[in-house]
Amino acid sequence: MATATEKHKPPLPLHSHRFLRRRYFNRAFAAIYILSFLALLYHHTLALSKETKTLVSISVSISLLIADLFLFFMWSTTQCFRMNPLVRKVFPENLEKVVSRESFPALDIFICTADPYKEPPLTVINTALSVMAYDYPTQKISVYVSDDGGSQLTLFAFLEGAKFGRHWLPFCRENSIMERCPDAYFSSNYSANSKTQHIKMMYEKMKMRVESAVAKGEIADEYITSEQERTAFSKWTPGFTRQQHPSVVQVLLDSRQDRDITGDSMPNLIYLSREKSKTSPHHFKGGALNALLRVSAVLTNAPVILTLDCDMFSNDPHTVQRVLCLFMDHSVRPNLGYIQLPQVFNGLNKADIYGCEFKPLFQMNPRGMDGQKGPNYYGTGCFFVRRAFFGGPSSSVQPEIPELSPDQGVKEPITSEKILKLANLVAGCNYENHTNWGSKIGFKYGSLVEDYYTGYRLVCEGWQSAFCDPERPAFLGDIPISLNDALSQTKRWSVGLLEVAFSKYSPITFGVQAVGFLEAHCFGHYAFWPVWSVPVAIYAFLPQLTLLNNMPIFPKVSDPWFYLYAFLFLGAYIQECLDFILAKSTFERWWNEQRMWLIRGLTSYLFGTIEFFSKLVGIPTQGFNVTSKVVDDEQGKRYGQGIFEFGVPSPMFLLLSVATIINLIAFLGGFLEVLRGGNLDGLFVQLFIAGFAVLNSLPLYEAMVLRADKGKMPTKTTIISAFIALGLCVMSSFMLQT
Ligand SMILES: O=c1ccn([C@@H]2O[C@H](COP(=O)(O)OP(=O)(O)O[C@H]3O[C@H](CO)[C@@H](O)[C@H](O)[C@H]3O)[C@@H](O)[C@H]2O)c(=O)[nH]1
Ligand SMILES: [Mn+2]
Repeated sequence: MATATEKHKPPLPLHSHRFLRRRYFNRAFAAIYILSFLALLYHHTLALSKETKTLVSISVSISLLIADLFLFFMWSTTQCFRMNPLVRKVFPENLEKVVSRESFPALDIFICTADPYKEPPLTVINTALSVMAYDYPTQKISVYVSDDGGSQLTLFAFLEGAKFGRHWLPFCRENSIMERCPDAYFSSNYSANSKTQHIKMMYEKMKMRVESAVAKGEIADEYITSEQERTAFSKWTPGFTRQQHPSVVQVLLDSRQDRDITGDSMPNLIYLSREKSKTSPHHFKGGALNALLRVSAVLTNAPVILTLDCDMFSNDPHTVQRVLCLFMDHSVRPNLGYIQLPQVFNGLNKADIYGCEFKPLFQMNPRGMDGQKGPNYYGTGCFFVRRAFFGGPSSSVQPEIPELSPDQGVKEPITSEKILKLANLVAGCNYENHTNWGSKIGFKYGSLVEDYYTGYRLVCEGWQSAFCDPERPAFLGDIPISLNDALSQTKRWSVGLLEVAFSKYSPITFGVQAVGFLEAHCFGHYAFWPVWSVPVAIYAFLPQLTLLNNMPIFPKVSDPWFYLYAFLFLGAYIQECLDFILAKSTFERWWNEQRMWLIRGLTSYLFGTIEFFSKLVGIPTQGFNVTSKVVDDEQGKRYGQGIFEFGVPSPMFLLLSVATIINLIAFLGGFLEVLRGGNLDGLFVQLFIAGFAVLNSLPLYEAMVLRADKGKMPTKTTIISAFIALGLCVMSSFMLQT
């Protein structure tokens, strides 16, 4: 019984937060840096107004000015993340003392997959099982998988997974397993007893069946055991292709009827492959998510939604409770629309050679945005309030049919014919015509990075977000393990980001008014991410070609202006590095991250920018190129050893090789010149830049000349780039030596 004093005790806390003290240092440093940059601008104007004006010297000065303006713009946007970094702590142990388990909200979980050959169905089912096994009332969980690959193989994997789940869920519960993704559990140090051996054997059997079906490309008749399963596959008639097929909505588990082997109810599990037609745009993942929003509204209409990529499995069964601590505590945010958890990756090599951890992007910057209006949405590992997809907090937009409205309860069981008919209808490829879907309702269309764009627009509409970063990663995902894959991914992002940067919702115009200066410039940092390519490209060629021709373009070491350059370079670099190490990373990973930044500058950012402009003038482009999650053994081994993987010819590699060769020639040429008593004082900065690039390029030289494995630089690329590099050197000597 509660005594009078207990009654007046403050309620148990669910959440606390604090700002990082480092923000005061960051602000002071930013002020000094801005003043230094203004001094640099003054120096640039001096250079431009010098008396001996030749066309060459003017072009050089202007190029350097442009490069530095871009660098400064991007630097200043990164400062917006540093002004108010916020860290939150949640207390899930208090949750059930404040809210009873019975009143936890229902949860709809969306998992997207798009290609059974790039995204193995076994991976997808592992992800699904990991969240079906959440330590959460099972009747409240509904897992929806959207299959844009329209593949029987994926459906088959889910039928198998549903059967295995009846054993797996009680097994996890009874043994309080933390790794509820079967594949992760069986690759961990689990205690091998007869019970675990038994369940492992079942898993292996399922794995074999799924993998052999994928290898054959079809489902053997013996694997189809019931009439219900046969009807599930009956939609795959001969004309059924990935690009052209009717919608498939298949309820694989119904929590009202299906029980696990101990008699507890299973969560709902629904397979969806929305209708596709070659003549209707499908808007890639954004379109898939909107179809999921509608189908789930019809079937379960849970107030909370979790979106996941097919490779992002749950690594902690209590994640929903953590997130509820934020949703339930109204002091967190007045209009909390979504809670993002960081993307953390499995299988990174120690040095993270491709910078795929994206520590600043996924772990550091969101804290900075959480100190403003909240982080952006990263496409996976994000919990939404369903209502957020239907207009701003104070200006709701009603969907075209009442059944889809977030405040509508579902009255019929998910297997009822009427409901399934409606579900098929709303999954139709022409359903969205003349509706608000993609513009005012649901995930927003218009950018290849539907995640970034949707999050940004939600914040503009007045929703706020929060970042939840638990000690134990809530989800773990796969990373690309070849350089080409890593660069193609960031190239796609670049195209999508520029689509936002140059839209009428651009963060630096529309955004500043809607969300305020700092938050808008955080979003702006991403929108303009690809423009890093401008300064990187200029600094990759100009100092080097002028160095080769003995033409100083920076202040002499003996000139006081030299110290300004040194400060601006070291200041930015050292701050990044310190931030990285303070975020529990290593110097080595930071080094590789900065190398990848340079590499992306000449490849994905640049080619993404070109693709964006091609698209703008109507040249057809690639669209959403799904990242492969398949690991080739040999490739995987090389990745594990930290060896760069080139292997395939690519125009991106060609330009990269040209730049590295020119830097080597310039560095060696400049070095010899200095040995011969040349102008070290005047050429030092250029020599330093070329030397820095050479140091960064060591793995490239190795891949061009020393390696013989399949992942080396294609010989053709090496030869062609050497010729181009030489050509550029010769050309520059005609142009510069006047
Ligand atoms: O037409 C499509 C294309 C992709 N996907 C799914 O989208 C997800 C992400 O695709 P992936 O190839 O892994 O892209 P990444 O670049 O690794 O993904 C990041 O960037 C995407 C935006 O470009 C976001 O959607 C992702 O959530 C984010 O993790 C995967 O589950 C795909 O199955 C679809 O459902 N339909
Ligand atoms: Mn991915």
